[in-house]
Amino acid sequence: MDEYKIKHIEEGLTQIEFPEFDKISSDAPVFYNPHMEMNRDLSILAIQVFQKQEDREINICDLFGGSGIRGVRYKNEIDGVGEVSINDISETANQFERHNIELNNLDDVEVYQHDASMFLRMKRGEFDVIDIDPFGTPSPFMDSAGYGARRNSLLCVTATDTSALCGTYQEPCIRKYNSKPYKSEYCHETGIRILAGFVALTLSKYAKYIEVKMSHSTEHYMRLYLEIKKGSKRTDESLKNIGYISHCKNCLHRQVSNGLASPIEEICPVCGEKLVHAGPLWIGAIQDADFIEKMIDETNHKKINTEKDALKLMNACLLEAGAPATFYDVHTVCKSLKISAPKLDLIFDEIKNQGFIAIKTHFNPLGIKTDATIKDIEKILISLQ
Ligand SMILES: C[S@@+](CC[C@H](N)C(=O)[O-])C[C@H]1O[C@@H](n2cnc3c(N)ncnc32)[C@H](O)[C@@H]1O
Ligand SMILES: [Zn+2]
Repeated sequence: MDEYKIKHIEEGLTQIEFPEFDKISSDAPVFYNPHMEMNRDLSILAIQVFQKQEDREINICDLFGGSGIRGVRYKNEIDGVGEVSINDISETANQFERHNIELNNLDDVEVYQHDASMFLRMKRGEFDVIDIDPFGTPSPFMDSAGYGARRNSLLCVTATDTSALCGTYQEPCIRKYNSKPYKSEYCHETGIRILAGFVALTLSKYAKYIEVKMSHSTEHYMRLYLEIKKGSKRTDESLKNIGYISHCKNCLHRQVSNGLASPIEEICPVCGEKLVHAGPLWIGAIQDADFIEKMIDETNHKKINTEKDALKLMNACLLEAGAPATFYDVHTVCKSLKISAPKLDLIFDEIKNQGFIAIKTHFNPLGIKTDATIKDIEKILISLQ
């Protein structure tokens, strides 16, 4: 460790040290990304809510430790945590993980050096919380997570390969998530749904199913908080949440269909053009109001440096709970109508005046989640000119 110039940072109540680097990259001797602080802060809130809900001591696995910042913060800042296991394939990362455990005077935090999948298989059923925060895609580790996750546990999953999930190119998404993406104005939501669908389908072979507690797409990453339950009947039932989103490039109509192999309409019912399909993906709930409300409440008991942004995001996700899948982007619809965009507040008011739901979305500041059809939205936008 002496060969490195050391950088010292503080997140929440925790001190962390790692080798200084010029550029955030997987080439750094030990990886640390300051832009992920809110991700770590939200994880602390989510795991604390889960711990209180379970009302027992929980064991946590930080599967891709890096500097150990997650595992160390989880032990240091979450109540009711028993043992924390920090794993990383890199020996240098392990050295700094041990150093950071000591720096924060923590007991019951163990460091391991294994491939992530091997580790989950060796430690099957031992963790109440598994945090998967890899470089890029979590896809290669998901099968072992399905094998290793215990009943009534929390699975936290980060994906930074957003261009694959959003469908910038189709092949990487098909290859990694066995799902066809579609690049639309709501592709970040489709991406979250592809990721959740992939986890659900992967876990189903172990008769495990997911409940999505919170999900978000922020900057360069997507993050899911999933409760894992077990039971073959319930898993079969839960797979009814797998389906497709079909989109019309011509008129912007979109529709959701459920079932893996059910027939999907090929022709747009609004304009008669051919529909494009994204999926299989998760068409069930992607936010849980009760869980998110508790996360928001938990901010009163934690020291969270990113509190302002975290609260803004959690409140936006809270509003989205129960909202329809996908959203209209005001600028995209106005562009297709060749009109200028009315004020956003006026549009929301008018949609609600007409008896429809109108909900903002964290995915896009100009997005409207609504049960109104594209034709209803167009009429409203034209009436506001
Ligand atoms: C994105 S970093 C983790 C960042 C950390 N969780 C944080 O919040 O700062 C990914 C880490 O995974 C480790 N890693 C890469 N491949 C691995 C594998 N197959 N098994 C276990 N660890 C791996 C890398 O050494 C790196 O430290
Ligand atoms: Zn159409």
